Amino acid sequence: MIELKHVFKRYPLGIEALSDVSFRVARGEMAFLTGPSGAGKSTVLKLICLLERPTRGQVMVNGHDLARLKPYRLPHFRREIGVVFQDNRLLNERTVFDNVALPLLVAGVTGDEVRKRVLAALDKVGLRGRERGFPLALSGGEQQRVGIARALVHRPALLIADEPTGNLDAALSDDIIDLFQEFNDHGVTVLIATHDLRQIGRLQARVIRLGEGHMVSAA
Ligand SMILES: Nc1ncnc2c1ncn2[C@@H]1O[C@H](COP(=O)(O)OP(=O)(O)OP(=O)(O)O)[C@@H](O)[C@H]1O
Repeated sequence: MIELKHVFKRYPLGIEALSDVSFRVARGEMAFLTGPSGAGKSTVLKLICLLERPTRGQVMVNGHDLARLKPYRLPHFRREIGVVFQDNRLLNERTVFDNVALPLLVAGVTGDEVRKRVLAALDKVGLRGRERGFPLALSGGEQQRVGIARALVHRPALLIADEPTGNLDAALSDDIIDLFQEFNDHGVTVLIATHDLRQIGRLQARVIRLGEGHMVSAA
Protein backbone atom coordinates (compact mmCIF):
# COMPACT_ATOMS: atom_id res chain seq x y z
CA MET A 1 0.00 0.00 0.00
CA ILE A 2 1.15 3.52 -0.84
CA GLU A 3 -0.35 6.74 0.44
CA LEU A 4 0.91 10.27 -0.16
CA LYS A 5 -0.81 13.00 1.86
CA HIS A 6 -0.24 16.64 0.90
CA VAL A 7 3.33 15.98 -0.17
CA PHE A 8 5.65 18.82 -1.19
CA LYS A 9 9.20 18.36 -2.43
CA ARG A 10 11.67 21.14 -3.10
CA TYR A 11 15.17 20.05 -4.13
CA PRO A 12 18.08 22.08 -2.74
CA LEU A 13 18.62 24.99 -5.16
CA GLY A 14 15.81 23.56 -7.25
CA ILE A 15 12.23 24.28 -8.09
CA GLU A 16 9.30 22.79 -6.25
CA ALA A 17 9.17 19.33 -7.88
CA LEU A 18 5.98 18.32 -6.03
CA SER A 19 3.30 20.58 -4.65
CA ASP A 20 0.45 19.20 -2.55
CA VAL A 21 0.41 15.72 -4.09
CA SER A 22 -2.01 13.20 -2.53
CA PHE A 23 -3.02 9.76 -3.77
CA ARG A 24 -3.41 6.21 -2.61
CA VAL A 25 -2.59 2.87 -4.18
CA ALA A 26 -4.32 0.06 -2.28
CA ARG A 27 -2.69 -3.25 -1.43
CA GLY A 28 -2.97 -5.55 -4.44
CA GLU A 29 -3.75 -2.72 -6.85
CA MET A 30 -1.91 -1.88 -10.09
CA ALA A 31 -1.66 1.79 -11.11
CA PHE A 32 0.12 3.95 -13.66
CA LEU A 33 1.70 7.25 -12.65
CA THR A 34 1.85 9.55 -15.65
CA GLY A 35 2.38 13.16 -16.73
CA PRO A 36 4.72 15.16 -18.96
CA SER A 37 8.48 15.25 -18.57
CA GLY A 38 9.39 17.08 -15.36
CA ALA A 39 5.95 16.51 -13.80
CA GLY A 40 7.52 14.79 -10.79
CA LYS A 41 6.99 11.09 -11.50
CA SER A 42 10.53 9.99 -10.64
CA THR A 43 10.48 12.19 -7.56
CA VAL A 44 7.35 10.39 -6.31
CA LEU A 45 9.04 7.00 -6.81
CA LYS A 46 12.18 8.21 -5.01
CA LEU A 47 10.09 9.29 -2.03
CA ILE A 48 8.40 5.88 -1.95
CA CYS A 49 11.70 3.98 -1.78
CA LEU A 50 13.28 6.58 0.53
CA LEU A 51 15.94 7.79 -1.89
CA GLU A 52 14.54 11.27 -1.20
CA ARG A 53 12.48 12.76 1.61
CA PRO A 54 9.55 15.16 1.27
CA THR A 55 9.89 18.79 2.31
CA ARG A 56 6.38 18.53 3.77
CA GLY A 57 3.57 15.99 3.92
CA GLN A 58 3.30 12.30 4.73
CA VAL A 59 4.40 9.22 2.76
CA MET A 60 3.07 5.84 3.95
CA VAL A 61 4.38 2.62 2.36
CA ASN A 62 3.39 -0.90 3.40
CA GLY A 63 2.00 0.48 6.65
CA HIS A 64 5.14 2.47 7.55
CA ASP A 65 5.10 6.23 8.00
CA LEU A 66 8.44 6.85 6.28
CA ALA A 67 9.22 9.95 8.36
CA ARG A 68 9.12 7.76 11.48
CA LEU A 69 11.02 4.77 10.14
CA LYS A 70 14.03 4.07 12.36
CA PRO A 71 17.37 3.94 10.49
CA TYR A 72 17.97 0.34 11.61
CA ARG A 73 14.67 -0.68 9.95
CA LEU A 74 15.72 0.78 6.60
CA PRO A 75 17.35 -2.33 5.04
CA HIS A 76 14.30 -4.40 5.97
CA PHE A 77 11.97 -1.76 4.55
CA ARG A 78 13.90 -1.65 1.26
CA ARG A 79 13.57 -5.42 0.93
CA GLU A 80 9.78 -5.03 0.93
CA ILE A 81 10.02 -3.07 -2.34
CA GLY A 82 11.21 -4.16 -5.77
CA VAL A 83 12.45 -1.36 -8.03
CA VAL A 84 12.78 -1.52 -11.83
CA PHE A 85 14.65 1.26 -13.65
CA GLN A 86 14.37 2.33 -17.27
CA ASP A 87 18.05 1.65 -17.92
CA ASN A 88 17.81 -1.58 -15.84
CA ARG A 89 21.21 -0.86 -14.19
CA LEU A 90 22.63 -4.36 -14.67
CA LEU A 91 26.27 -5.16 -13.93
CA ASN A 92 27.58 -6.05 -17.38
CA GLU A 93 30.66 -7.90 -16.19
CA ARG A 94 28.52 -10.24 -14.04
CA THR A 95 26.37 -13.11 -15.29
CA VAL A 96 22.60 -12.93 -15.41
CA PHE A 97 22.57 -15.28 -12.39
CA ASP A 98 24.85 -13.00 -10.36
CA ASN A 99 22.83 -9.91 -11.24
CA VAL A 100 19.59 -11.47 -10.06
CA ALA A 101 21.27 -12.99 -6.96
CA LEU A 102 22.64 -9.65 -5.77
CA PRO A 103 19.70 -8.52 -3.57
CA LEU A 104 19.65 -11.96 -1.89
CA LEU A 105 23.36 -11.83 -1.11
CA VAL A 106 22.96 -8.34 0.33
CA ALA A 107 20.11 -9.71 2.48
CA GLY A 108 22.35 -12.52 3.77
CA VAL A 109 20.63 -15.39 1.94
CA THR A 110 23.13 -18.17 1.19
CA GLY A 111 23.71 -21.50 -0.55
CA ASP A 112 20.99 -23.51 -2.23
CA GLU A 113 18.32 -21.02 -1.31
CA VAL A 114 20.00 -18.41 -3.56
CA ARG A 115 20.09 -20.80 -6.50
CA LYS A 116 16.50 -21.88 -6.00
CA ARG A 117 15.17 -18.34 -5.79
CA VAL A 118 17.23 -16.95 -8.69
CA LEU A 119 16.15 -19.74 -11.02
CA ALA A 120 12.52 -19.31 -9.94
CA ALA A 121 12.70 -15.55 -10.64
CA LEU A 122 14.28 -16.14 -14.07
CA ASP A 123 11.61 -18.70 -14.79
CA LYS A 124 8.88 -16.16 -14.01
CA VAL A 125 10.29 -13.66 -16.53
CA GLY A 126 10.83 -16.32 -19.20
CA LEU A 127 14.64 -16.41 -19.00
CA ARG A 128 15.28 -19.83 -17.45
CA GLY A 129 18.35 -21.30 -19.14
CA ARG A 130 19.97 -17.90 -19.72
CA GLU A 131 21.50 -17.62 -16.24
CA ARG A 132 25.11 -18.19 -17.36
CA GLY A 133 24.94 -15.51 -20.05
CA PHE A 134 26.04 -11.90 -19.68
CA PRO A 135 23.66 -8.92 -19.95
CA LEU A 136 25.24 -7.47 -23.09
CA ALA A 137 24.52 -10.70 -24.97
CA LEU A 138 20.78 -10.19 -24.35
CA SER A 139 18.27 -8.03 -26.23
CA GLY A 140 16.95 -4.83 -24.64
CA GLY A 141 13.72 -6.56 -23.65
CA GLU A 142 15.59 -9.50 -22.14
CA GLN A 143 17.86 -7.17 -20.17
CA GLN A 144 14.80 -5.40 -18.84
CA ARG A 145 13.38 -8.78 -17.79
CA VAL A 146 16.60 -9.55 -15.90
CA GLY A 147 16.05 -6.23 -14.09
CA ILE A 148 12.52 -7.32 -13.23
CA ALA A 149 13.74 -10.73 -11.98
CA ARG A 150 16.26 -8.92 -9.76
CA ALA A 151 13.49 -6.65 -8.41
CA LEU A 152 11.29 -9.67 -7.63
CA VAL A 153 13.80 -12.20 -6.35
CA HIS A 154 13.25 -11.29 -2.70
CA ARG A 155 9.46 -11.53 -3.20
CA PRO A 156 8.54 -7.93 -2.40
CA ALA A 157 4.91 -7.03 -1.72
CA LEU A 158 5.34 -3.84 -3.75
CA LEU A 159 6.91 -3.35 -7.16
CA ILE A 160 7.65 0.13 -8.49
CA ALA A 161 8.99 0.84 -11.95
CA ASP A 162 10.32 4.06 -13.54
CA GLU A 163 9.69 4.12 -17.31
CA PRO A 164 10.28 0.35 -17.62
CA THR A 165 9.42 0.35 -21.33
CA GLY A 166 11.23 3.58 -22.20
CA ASN A 167 13.83 1.95 -24.44
CA LEU A 168 11.70 -0.83 -25.90
CA ASP A 169 9.62 -1.19 -29.04
CA ALA A 170 5.86 -1.70 -28.87
CA ALA A 171 5.85 -5.52 -28.81
CA LEU A 172 8.53 -5.77 -26.11
CA SER A 173 6.78 -3.05 -24.10
CA ASP A 174 3.58 -5.11 -24.21
CA ASP A 175 5.49 -8.16 -22.91
CA ILE A 176 6.99 -6.20 -20.03
CA ILE A 177 3.72 -4.59 -18.97
CA ASP A 178 1.91 -7.94 -19.27
CA LEU A 179 4.54 -9.37 -16.95
CA PHE A 180 3.77 -6.67 -14.35
CA GLN A 181 0.09 -7.46 -14.78
CA GLU A 182 0.80 -11.13 -14.12
CA PHE A 183 2.63 -10.32 -10.88
CA ASN A 184 -0.27 -8.08 -9.92
CA ASP A 185 -2.67 -10.98 -10.58
CA HIS A 186 -0.63 -12.88 -7.98
CA GLY A 187 -1.14 -10.16 -5.37
CA VAL A 188 1.87 -7.86 -5.85
CA THR A 189 1.01 -4.15 -5.63
CA VAL A 190 2.41 -2.41 -8.74
CA LEU A 191 3.06 1.28 -9.49
CA ILE A 192 4.52 2.11 -12.92
CA ALA A 193 5.68 5.62 -13.88
CA THR A 194 5.35 6.00 -17.64
CA HIS A 195 4.80 8.34 -20.58
CA ASP A 196 3.58 5.41 -22.62
CA LEU A 197 -0.06 6.23 -23.34
CA ARG A 198 -0.39 3.07 -25.40
CA GLN A 199 0.31 0.90 -22.35
CA ILE A 200 -2.02 2.97 -20.20
CA GLY A 201 -4.74 2.48 -22.80
CA ARG A 202 -4.22 -1.29 -23.05
CA LEU A 203 -4.86 -2.13 -19.40
CA GLN A 204 -7.64 -1.53 -16.93
CA ALA A 205 -5.23 -0.22 -14.29
CA ARG A 206 -5.92 3.05 -12.48
CA VAL A 207 -4.16 6.18 -13.78
CA ILE A 208 -2.67 8.82 -11.47
CA ARG A 209 -1.83 11.98 -13.43
CA LEU A 210 0.68 14.66 -12.44
CA GLY A 211 1.30 17.96 -14.19
CA GLU A 212 4.23 20.19 -13.19
CA GLY A 213 4.30 18.79 -9.68
CA HIS A 214 0.55 19.06 -9.09
CA MET A 215 -2.09 16.37 -8.97
CA VAL A 216 -4.22 16.41 -12.11
CA SER A 217 -6.32 13.35 -11.30
CA ALA A 218 -6.18 10.03 -9.49
CA ALA A 219 -9.40 8.45 -10.75
N1 LIG B 1 18.15 15.92 -7.73
C1 LIG B 1 17.50 16.99 -8.21
N2 LIG B 1 17.91 18.25 -7.92
C2 LIG B 1 17.25 19.33 -8.38
N3 LIG B 1 16.14 19.26 -9.12
C3 LIG B 1 15.65 18.03 -9.43
C4 LIG B 1 16.32 16.84 -9.01
N4 LIG B 1 15.61 15.78 -9.47
C5 LIG B 1 14.57 16.28 -10.17
N5 LIG B 1 14.59 17.63 -10.15
C6 LIG B 1 13.59 18.53 -10.77
O1 LIG B 1 12.32 18.20 -10.26
C7 LIG B 1 11.32 18.25 -11.30
C8 LIG B 1 10.63 16.89 -11.41
O2 LIG B 1 11.57 15.91 -11.89
P1 LIG B 1 11.23 14.38 -12.04
O3 LIG B 1 12.46 13.70 -12.50
O4 LIG B 1 10.58 13.89 -10.79
O5 LIG B 1 10.14 14.43 -13.21
P2 LIG B 1 9.59 13.27 -14.15
O6 LIG B 1 8.11 13.48 -14.26
O7 LIG B 1 10.05 11.94 -13.64
O8 LIG B 1 10.31 13.62 -15.52
P3 LIG B 1 10.79 12.62 -16.71
O9 LIG B 1 9.54 12.03 -17.28
O10 LIG B 1 11.48 13.56 -17.66
O11 LIG B 1 11.71 11.61 -16.09
C9 LIG B 1 12.07 18.65 -12.57
O12 LIG B 1 11.91 20.04 -12.75
C10 LIG B 1 13.52 18.31 -12.27
O13 LIG B 1 14.39 19.17 -12.97
